[in-house]
Amino acid sequence: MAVYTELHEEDMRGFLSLYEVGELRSFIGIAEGIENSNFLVETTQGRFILTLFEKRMKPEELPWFLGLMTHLAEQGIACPQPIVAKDGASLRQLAGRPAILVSFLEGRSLEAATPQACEQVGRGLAHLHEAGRGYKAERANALAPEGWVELFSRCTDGGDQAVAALIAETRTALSSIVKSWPVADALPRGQIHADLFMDNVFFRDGQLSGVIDFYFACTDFLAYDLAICLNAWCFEDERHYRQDWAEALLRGYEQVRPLTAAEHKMLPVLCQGASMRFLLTRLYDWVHTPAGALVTKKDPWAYQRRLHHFQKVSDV
Ligand SMILES: Nc1ncnc2c1ncn2[C@@H]1O[C@H](COP(=O)(O)OP(=O)(O)O)[C@@H](O)[C@H]1O
Ligand SMILES: N[C@@H](CCOP(=O)(O)O)C(=O)O
Repeated sequence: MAVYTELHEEDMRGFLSLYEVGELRSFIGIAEGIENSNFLVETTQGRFILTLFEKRMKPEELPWFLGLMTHLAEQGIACPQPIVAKDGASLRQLAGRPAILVSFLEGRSLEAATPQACEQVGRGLAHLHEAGRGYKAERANALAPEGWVELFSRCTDGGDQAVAALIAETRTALSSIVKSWPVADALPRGQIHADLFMDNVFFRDGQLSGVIDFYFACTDFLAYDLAICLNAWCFEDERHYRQDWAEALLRGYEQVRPLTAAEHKMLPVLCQGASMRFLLTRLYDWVHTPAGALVTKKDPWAYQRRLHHFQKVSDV
């Protein structure tokens, strides 16, 4: 569930009257997602998504995200395009929160990966990286090694033995990954999505039809984004690494942007870093989300298992 803020019809009508999007027909809160409140809005001109940004987002960073999505959409990437209101602004306030209206993307996310889907995701990711080249403003990755260390320092076991064991092992692994992490200019950098999980990619008639949820996007190693996808897409049943899916993902990516030798060499470390990043945010939420909260906590051990896999390999 993720509708943290309720909206009344008159609020919605008032908000939509600022845009040239027709008259409200209906709106409904969207249960999926965990960060912000999203509403599917239907007007006489079509469907839109209204997002209210909740507390995790820093309002001063929103223009960077909106600028990136606008830029990518202009470059032909199927991503939500912020709708500009009559006064020329796309970012406004609604119900006391920053709010935007974006274009609706057709399609649905998959229940399970396939090699064909992985190849398309790889290709789509490389297109996104290429399209991002023209967007020059940078946003540092808050969930890079420095951020991981800081996040880890705030994870406590609360007397739970399983969590204590996870924390102990993570401490050692984190220190090793941080030591091996490439320096800033070692690999090609650019705008990355940084959360291209299955729920953020839509397919329609077997074809990738859209990419959503750019609110972890940032400027970092391009190959790190690929490492995130290898983690998110290439473990069957959350457990078994599928080499054939990984090969398909890499093949799709390299059809558009071949990796450099340095990127190939660093992929295992980048994959360990990606496992660590999701292990840590999940662990943090695991220990800090109050019992009875409406959000479903995601399993950090699923990323410990992925980390174990990438610690053992010399090539992905
Ligand atoms: N532009 C869009 N087009 C169609 N559906 C969307 C769009 N943006 C969001 N959604 C729907 O809203 C859900 C939650 O969006 P998401 O961006 O993942 O939220 P959160 O940032 O809170 O995790 C998605 O799973 C999808 O169903
Ligand atoms: N992909 C992350 C969680 C982020 O959730 P999203 O709904 O914003 O995609 C994870 O799986 O840990």
